[in-house]
Amino acid sequence: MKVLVIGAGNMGLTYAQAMSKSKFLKKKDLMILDNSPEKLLSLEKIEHFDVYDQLKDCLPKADIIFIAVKPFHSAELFAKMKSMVLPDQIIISIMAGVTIETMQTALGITKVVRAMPNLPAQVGKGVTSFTASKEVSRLELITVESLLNTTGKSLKVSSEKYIDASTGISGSGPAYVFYFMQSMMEAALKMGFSSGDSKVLVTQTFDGAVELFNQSDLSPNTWMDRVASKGGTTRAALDSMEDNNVKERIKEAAYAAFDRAVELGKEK
Ligand SMILES: NC(=O)C1=CN([C@@H]2O[C@H](COP(=O)(O)OP(=O)(O)OC[C@H]3O[C@@H](n4cnc5c(N)ncnc54)[C@H](OP(=O)(O)O)[C@@H]3O)[C@@H](O)[C@H]2O)C=CC1
Ligand SMILES: O=C(O)[C@@H]1CCC=N1
Repeated sequence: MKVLVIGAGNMGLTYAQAMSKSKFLKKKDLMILDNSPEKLLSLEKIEHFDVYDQLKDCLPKADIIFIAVKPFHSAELFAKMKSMVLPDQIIISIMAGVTIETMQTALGITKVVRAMPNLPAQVGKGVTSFTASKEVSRLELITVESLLNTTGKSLKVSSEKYIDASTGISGSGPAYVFYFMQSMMEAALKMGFSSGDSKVLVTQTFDGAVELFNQSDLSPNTWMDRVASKGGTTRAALDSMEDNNVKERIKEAAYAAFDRAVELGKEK
């Protein structure tokens, strides 16, 4: 089985590296294509995959084509691919918003998987939701799932609505966590800690809280109660967040990403 990754950016390169090191692909079964000369130069130094700058040299050889370019580059890419794609090739797209129907129409093929990963894939801790057109067989979907799992966990969802929804939760989600971390680090700096000490205090707090959560069956609400003593400091902080409707604002933010994913799918 040969896999071609198109777009060697944050996500494409992450997936290419994870797949090439997995037991599913033999060395050199992975091809990667990008159009930036600097990126191609740095890719040449990685020996796990063959590097290309021309679609015609790699696309016909691929069984699975993994598309990881920005959504606004998709139309131009599809136009170049259309005359070269073969009916049995499987497309896996991680592009936010771009629908299965759009890809089927633009490429003139039927087997399309839409997936939404996230950046922790870079450290093997990603989560990728995915769904497929009906033409992708069960066996093919098992292969796809194995490839997606090389970067962490995957979640098969029943329709594309949930791909857009998971974009608002897990796809964009790491940025919400970083926003929270940045805010806490800024507060620590303001209180007089050095940036190094702020980083230790905040990262260890996140790490420890997630570990506690993962090792129990308790809800976040229950854990909040365990931290907060009656009339104590945590309650003062949580009350301040509640007074400012922070929870509602976070939900609104997740919906803004969800809505934007749907919107991206309608843009030409
Ligand atoms: N970053 C994230 O956290 C996540 C991103 N995604 C999705 O992943 C996709 C990629 O995002 P990301 O990796 O951040 O983007 P990047 O910009 O880092 O990577 C995209 C790469 O594709 C290259 N490219 C553009 N057009 C072509 C083409 N026609 N042929 C070959 N290569 C091309 C770009 O080159 P150049 O720079 O020269 O344009 C760039 O190197 C997006 O669609 C995004 O929606 C999904 C989940 C999470
Ligand atoms: O911001 C974006 O559009 C992409 C999709 C999810 C994460 N990054």
